[in-house]
Parts: sequence; structure tokens; C-alpha cells
Amino acid sequence: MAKVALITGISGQDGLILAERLIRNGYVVHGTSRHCSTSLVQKVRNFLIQQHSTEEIDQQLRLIESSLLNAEAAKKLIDEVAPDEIYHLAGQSRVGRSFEIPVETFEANTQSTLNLLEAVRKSTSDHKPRFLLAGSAEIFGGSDEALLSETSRYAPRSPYAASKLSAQMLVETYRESYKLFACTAILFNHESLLRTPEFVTGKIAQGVARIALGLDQKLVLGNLNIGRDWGDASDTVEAMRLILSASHPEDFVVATGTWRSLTDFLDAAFRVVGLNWHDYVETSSEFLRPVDTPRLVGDASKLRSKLGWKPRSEFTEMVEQMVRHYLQVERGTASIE
Ligand SMILES: C[C@H]1O[C@H](OP(=O)(O)OP(=O)(O)OC[C@H]2O[C@@H](n3cnc4c(=O)[nH]c(N)nc43)[C@H](O)[C@@H]2O)[C@@H](O)[C@@H](O)C1=O
Repeated sequence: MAKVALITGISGQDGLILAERLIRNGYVVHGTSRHCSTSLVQKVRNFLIQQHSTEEIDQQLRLIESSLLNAEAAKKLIDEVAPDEIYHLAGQSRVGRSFEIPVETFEANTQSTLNLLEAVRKSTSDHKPRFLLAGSAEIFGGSDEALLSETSRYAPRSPYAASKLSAQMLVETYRESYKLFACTAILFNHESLLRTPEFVTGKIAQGVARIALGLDQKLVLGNLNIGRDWGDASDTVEAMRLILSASHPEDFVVATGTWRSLTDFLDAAFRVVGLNWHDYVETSSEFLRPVDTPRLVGDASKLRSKLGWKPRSEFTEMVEQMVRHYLQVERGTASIE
């Protein structure tokens, strides 16, 4: 019997990459989205069709419209799909935006997690599904530790970070008190060709492409004095799979361990088209956050040693692929989906 996975938020960067990986591994994948519009269904299928036949997609993929904010709907979803594994990726993922919509952020990230955990707890199925939450390194946003691990001090500094920390605490509670196989993957920044310009890496890749093609003269950013541990989404998704396949439920930091400044990213991105970023980048207060996270670097030793995870991709190569992809998008020969 094929394993059944439920991916909430299947149309996001991680959801698409994970769906592709699970289908490749023989799973039947049920993916939820708040609105299953024709364009969303097309977006998911268009992505998967690059790697799979139409028959495989028809047999192994089901898309479901579902609001996880409704406890009854979440319960019905779990009962009907009866998944072996749940990857809870849906939510409001923009840190800056969370300062403007804290209530919606908390509902999308925390209430949804509680509803799903409750649905799993109440499920009468013989084998309860394993549950993974896409957590966030932002829970350490205000920390001054050089390398952040599972035991680092929590220091949320945005409504987004607070919502992710609360969701993670719910996962821990259900694991310890109700003995569910529930884990949080504490994700550091991870990028891919699917990264949209709402995030700084996608914005830079798009901006560089537009400047190189003569469509824009400059790229306007916010705070340049930041650095991140930018990994590759494909490696991150592999970590999620490993965490749910482990013998015990545990939380794991997912990070490369390497720090890059935003100007390192700019350097690498502009170099792809033979330009110097100093000539094109400007800053504006429009893109500043009320409180920013200056630096986040993770220590994934636990994931490496216990589950054998190793990031495979390399920073400069990843940046180059993102810029080349956006060059195609801006020339009109590819879509960011
Ligand atoms: C781990 C964490 O990772 C991601 O959150 P993020 O780190 O906030 O990602 P970002 O790409 O929006 O910002 C990175 C940094 O870049 C600075 N920055 C400068 N200028 C612009 C700018 O123009 N736009 C944006 N978006 N950021 C800018 C900005 O101020 C910030 O310091 C999400 O996946 C999130 O879901 C998650 O969990």
C-alpha cells in the first residue's frame, strides 16, 4: 500500500518541492490550500509535470480546499484523508507583514497548528499520523548566540516569531502530554527558484534580471546590515522527510551553519550578469521593519549526527540559478511558479 501524505500549503515553495519528492517516492499526496482556484491547481500541476507524467500526477495527487482555521474542517480533513504523515507548511510566512497583521498571522500559524494537532489526537484511526510543523529560526530573532541550536534561548521579536514559537510549543505539548509523533523542523532561511520577490533573495534575483535586461535602472531594498544562513529549499525538504522517518519524535534545527551577509548575496547575484551592485542598489525606509533580525545562523549538528542529513547545494551556485531563472522569467519564457 502506498503511503499517504498530507501537505498543508502545498502551493508554496516548500509544499511544491516536497510534493514532487514524495510523489517520486511513491506516496499519494493530498495537498491543501485555502482556495483551490483553477490557477492554483494549474500552478501545482505545472510544477509537477516537469518531473512526472500526467498519469502519475492524476494517480498520486489530490488537491483539497480547506480552511485550517476551522476545527471541525480540520478534523474532517484528517478523518477523510487518513494520512500516514502530515507536513504542516501552511501559514503566513512573511515576517515584515506580520507587524501589520498580527492577528491573522497568529491564526494562520498557531490556531491552524492547534486544530490539526487536536484532529490527530481525536482521530480514531489505528495508526495516528506523524506530524511535522515547519517551524522558524525567527524564534531566536533577538538572540546574540553565534550559532543557534535546539537548546538556544528563544527570543521572538515579531508577531511572526511569536506565532511560530507558540505553534512549536503546542507541538511539544502534544508530543509530551498526548504522546503523538509530533516534531518541529526549526527552519533557517531556505531559497529556490520558487522564491518570490516578497522575500529579499527573490527580490534581488528578479531585480538583477530586470536591470540586466534594461527593464529597471535600480533595485531598492530595506536594511542592508543583515546576514542569514541561506540554505537550499531542496535540502530543507529532505530534512523534513528524515525528521518524520526517525525512530523518535524530536525537534531539529535545519541550517547550513554558514553565515552570509546581504551584501554577499548582492555581490554573487550581480556578478552573474557582470555588474557591480554598488552601482544599482539604493535603500528606502519603505522596506524597513519596526524591528529586524540582524543575524541568524544555525547549528544543525543534531540533524547531521542523528539522521545523517547533509546540505548538498552550494551558495554561489544557488544564487546563480535564481538569477538565471529570473532572467528567463523576465524574458517571458518561464513562470515563477
Ligand atoms: C526563517 C525565516 O526566513 C524568512 O524570513 P526573513 O528572514 O524575514 O526573510 P526575508 O527574505 O523577507 O528577509 C531577510 C532579511 O532581509 C532584509 N531586507 C532588506 N531589504 C529587504 C527587502 O526589500 N525585502 C525583504 N523582504 N527583506 C529585506 C529583511 O529586513 C530581513 O532582515 C521566511 O522564510 C520566514 O518565513 C522564516 O521563517
